Amino acid sequence: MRTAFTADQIRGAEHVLMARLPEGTLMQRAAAGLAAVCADLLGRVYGRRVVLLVGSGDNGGDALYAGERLARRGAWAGAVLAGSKTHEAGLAALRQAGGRVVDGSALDAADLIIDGLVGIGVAGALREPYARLAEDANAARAPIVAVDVPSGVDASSGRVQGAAVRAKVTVTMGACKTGLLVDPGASRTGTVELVDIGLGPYLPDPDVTALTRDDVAGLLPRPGNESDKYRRGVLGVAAGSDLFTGAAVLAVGGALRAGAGMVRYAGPGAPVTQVRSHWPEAVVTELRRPSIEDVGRVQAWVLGPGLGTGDWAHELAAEVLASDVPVLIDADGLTLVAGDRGLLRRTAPVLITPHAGELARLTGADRADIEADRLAHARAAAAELGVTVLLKGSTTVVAESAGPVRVNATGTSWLSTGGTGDVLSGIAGALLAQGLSCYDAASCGAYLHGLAGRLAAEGAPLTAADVATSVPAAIRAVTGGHVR
Ligand SMILES: NC(=O)C1=CN([C@@H]2O[C@H](COP(=O)(O)OP(=O)(O)OC[C@H]3O[C@@H](n4cnc5c(N)ncnc54)[C@H](OP(=O)(O)O)[C@@H]3O)[C@@H](O)[C@H]2O)[C@@H](O)CC1
Ligand SMILES: Nc1ncnc2c1ncn2[C@@H]1O[C@H](COP(=O)(O)OP(=O)(O)O)[C@@H](O)[C@H]1O
Ligand SMILES: [K+]
Repeated sequence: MRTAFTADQIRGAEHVLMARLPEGTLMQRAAAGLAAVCADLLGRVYGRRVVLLVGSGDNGGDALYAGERLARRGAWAGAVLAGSKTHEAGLAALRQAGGRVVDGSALDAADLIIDGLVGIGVAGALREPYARLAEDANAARAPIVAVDVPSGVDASSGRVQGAAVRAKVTVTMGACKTGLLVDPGASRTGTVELVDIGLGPYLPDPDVTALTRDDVAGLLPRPGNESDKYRRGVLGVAAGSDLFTGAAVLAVGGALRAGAGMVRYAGPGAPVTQVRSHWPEAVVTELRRPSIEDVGRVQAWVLGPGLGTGDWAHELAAEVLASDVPVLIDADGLTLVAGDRGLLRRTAPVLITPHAGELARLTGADRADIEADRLAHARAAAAELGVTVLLKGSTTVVAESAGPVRVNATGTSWLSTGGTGDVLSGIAGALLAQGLSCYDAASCGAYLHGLAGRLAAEGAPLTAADVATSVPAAIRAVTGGHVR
């Protein structure tokens, strides 16, 4: 499990650790790790030009001491001092090793730029001259190594207000920061390298986690000798309408590929014909009225993709939500719930899978605000609605009212095409039906969906149906594909 922490959590742990060590020890550990990554990136250090962007805090101190180490190995090291004050001991050390103070024009001829403008101590958008230096560094040809956090990215949320460094590598100290795992910040970090400064034993429970391949392999249900289609888990899918038939086909496809023992599809005539012809494996009930009475027993429901938002859909949603099994609500199901919150009054678990626009409709928050601070909005919605929230987008986040938020970044931007969300609801629904909690079904579902998207795309456009087809390959990639 990958873990990440807020700036306050890191500060708290550093405070305890620092009290046990001689002054300056942590910064030297940080600088040593940072210099090692820079040296690796440069290949040959001797004679290379390294420009340090130095802010007024300890982030700048890290950069200066790393510059000192590189200068001692023969690099030309020039520090651009951006702040009203500078880490004096770090600057003296740099000078003593042959480094110097330069102005921003040195960025043009740099072989490597170290971004030590601000780290976890930043407050709000970058001020001048920091903002201009961040933009000049981005425009320079040299790769940027960010110290701790790319300057301009909020370490605790991933929020970016105004200018921000776009790093090739981010060398983060002691523990990963939340903002490095969540967009828009995550898209600024490049590769994240962790430097161990001894913080581990002092860290609290993480703010955010991300499942690894092994975690997902451990959570995914596998059939055993005693399994049969009912025991493996039956998923009901209430989706599609005479106007939108594709959503039903895609949700059922995702579910069938993700290991449901059986999928029961329930809907009106047109999608019934489509689902039957695409998926002979599904057990299909044509609904003449909005009722699930004749559908048969299921262990979980997917409700909403392509369902429509009229009275018929509302009645069907009310029936599904009146059942005593977990329900995943997506797409039109979310619109129905936005118009009638009372539908959520139930005791069995609910997982909602909105994109930012759908969450905005549900909570009244502004879509742009949700996209800027995905974690806070997903958490707030989970608490307000009493449900598990899977917020879709370039970083998918899964939040409950308490405990760490799980983030997933296995996806690819090729997934931003119509219908891929329907496939995700089928995958996560199948995992719910197989007995996973909403939290695990959502986070494993997002992991598999993202990976299936990558496998389907291979650098070229994909269709939603391709994503469903690639789910077994994604599961094989995760579990090692043991034949049993
Ligand atoms: N603690 C430890 O044990 C260890 C810490 N380590 C390192 O220290 C870093 C944290 O250092 P920190 O606390 O000094 O804060 P930091 O990120 O340098 O920024 C604060 C300065 O930025 C400025 N500033 C703020 N907002 C701004 C804005 N919007 N736009 C422009 N400027 C702004 C503000 O300046 P002022 O307003 O005072 O002029 C303030 O002085 C951490 O990320 C890691 O790299 C490692 O060495 C490992 C051990
Ligand atoms: N830029 C992106 N990077 C990675 N994944 C993305 C990106 N944009 C969208 N996705 C994923 O694609 C899917 C789109 O779902 P959704 O918006 O519901 O589409 P639809 O309603 O057409 O099915 C989600 O799983 C989302 O996380
Ligand atoms: K930085």
